[in-house]
Amino acid sequence: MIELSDVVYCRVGTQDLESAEAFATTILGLEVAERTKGAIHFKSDNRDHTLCYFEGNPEDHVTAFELKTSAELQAAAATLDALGHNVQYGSPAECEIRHVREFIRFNDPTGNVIEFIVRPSMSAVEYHGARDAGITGFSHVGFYSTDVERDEKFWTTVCNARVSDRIGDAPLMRIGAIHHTIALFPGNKSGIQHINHQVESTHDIQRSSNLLRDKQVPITFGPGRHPTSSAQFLYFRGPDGMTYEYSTGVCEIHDEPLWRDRQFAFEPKGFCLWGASPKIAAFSEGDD
Ligand SMILES: CC(C)c1ccc(C(=O)O)c(O)c1O
Ligand SMILES: [Fe+2]
Repeated sequence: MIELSDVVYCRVGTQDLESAEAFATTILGLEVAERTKGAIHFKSDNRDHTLCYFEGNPEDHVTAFELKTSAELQAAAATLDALGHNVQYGSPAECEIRHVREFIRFNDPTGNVIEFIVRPSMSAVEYHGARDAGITGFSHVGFYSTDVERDEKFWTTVCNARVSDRIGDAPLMRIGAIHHTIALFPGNKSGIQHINHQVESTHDIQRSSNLLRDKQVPITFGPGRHPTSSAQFLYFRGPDGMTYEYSTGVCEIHDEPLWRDRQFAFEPKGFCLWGASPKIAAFSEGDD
């Protein structure tokens, strides 16, 4: 079993790095951690970085998860290799760019590009967002899945993810106590469906809702409250159609192994306790 300890960063391609930087800083509220040729790294918490926009195809998305030791990384590589995943080791130059000691890259069964990394750098400097969005950190990622049952099996039997809840057949999976770190959404492609940052309070959700509306950033869902994690949320559209989510108050699950995953309806009431309807194709067919 491959033990993932946390999600670490997303890397997202863009053909317009300048606009991506403007969005990440002035709208989303991240801080520039580092600018290199053709890429910008952003901080959202005490880690070196949790998001990177790089010059490239906007459909190129990478998500990294941390493993505890180099020995676990070697064992994970062997397991994935035996299962037929094409595993590549990151070169020293690629490790340096990512600020990690070592990593492997492979595709999940849908084709999502995944990196397993060890020893990500922490930042010696506290995060100060370019605007006060109240961000406390990068928290979870939603992946498109061409077969959610198959991919749930991958994340829960090859890796240590556990299903906390399902909305329709879409699982919300935890790798620690936080209700979910990985969500899967039925779709006919691979890629990141949404990137979540936690914010401090309701106050931040409401303030951002007004700010985004004033700046004409499309709000695609919320403010609302998830019946699943009980978090209050706000979804909005970023560069190249990427969905970003702020949420606050996500519950934790501490009664392992007694917790039983719950079933919620794949319809607006399964997504929001307050009656908001998503304008996001992955959550409501053809509405985006
Ligand atoms: C709307 C998506 C499917 C979703 C649903 C529930 C939660 C949660 O319980 O926090 C999410 O974070 C989501 O992104
Ligand atoms: Fe989410």
